Amino acid sequence: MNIALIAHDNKKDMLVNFAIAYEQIFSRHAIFATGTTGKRVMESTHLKVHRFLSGPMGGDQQIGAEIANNRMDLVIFLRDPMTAQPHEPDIQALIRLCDVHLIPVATNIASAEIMLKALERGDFRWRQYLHKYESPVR
Ligand SMILES: O=C(CO)COP(=O)(O)O
Repeated sequence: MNIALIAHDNKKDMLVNFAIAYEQIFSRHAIFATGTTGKRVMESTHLKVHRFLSGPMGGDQQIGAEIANNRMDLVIFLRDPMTAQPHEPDIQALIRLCDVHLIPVATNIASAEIMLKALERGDFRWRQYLHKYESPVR
């Protein structure tokens, strides 16, 4: 599965700790991230992370494009609900695209943990059927 990891600054430590705690599960999947989040995860784990641009520089939009092209199976986006972000429209657009394309998205650590356990249990297997029938234009 392709998993996107994104965290706002106040949530980055939490996401890094989450990545450390569940490194064994993450290591069996392809990991993508916005720039700074990906850097932090790579510094603290052995995970190989495909990094996009930093969120405010367009990274959220790049991940949104992956979602629109059915190339993301799970999005873990630890948002900071207490701090205004300069790229708020990009954040809303990313989450909206998850809803448009029925991509499971966790926006806090409690739901992220449930999602990962579901992934481990095989609850995301339905995503493979979508990959099977997707358009060859990629
Ligand atoms: O701003 C972000 C998501 O909206 C995250 O971007 P960074 O991982 O580059 O800090």
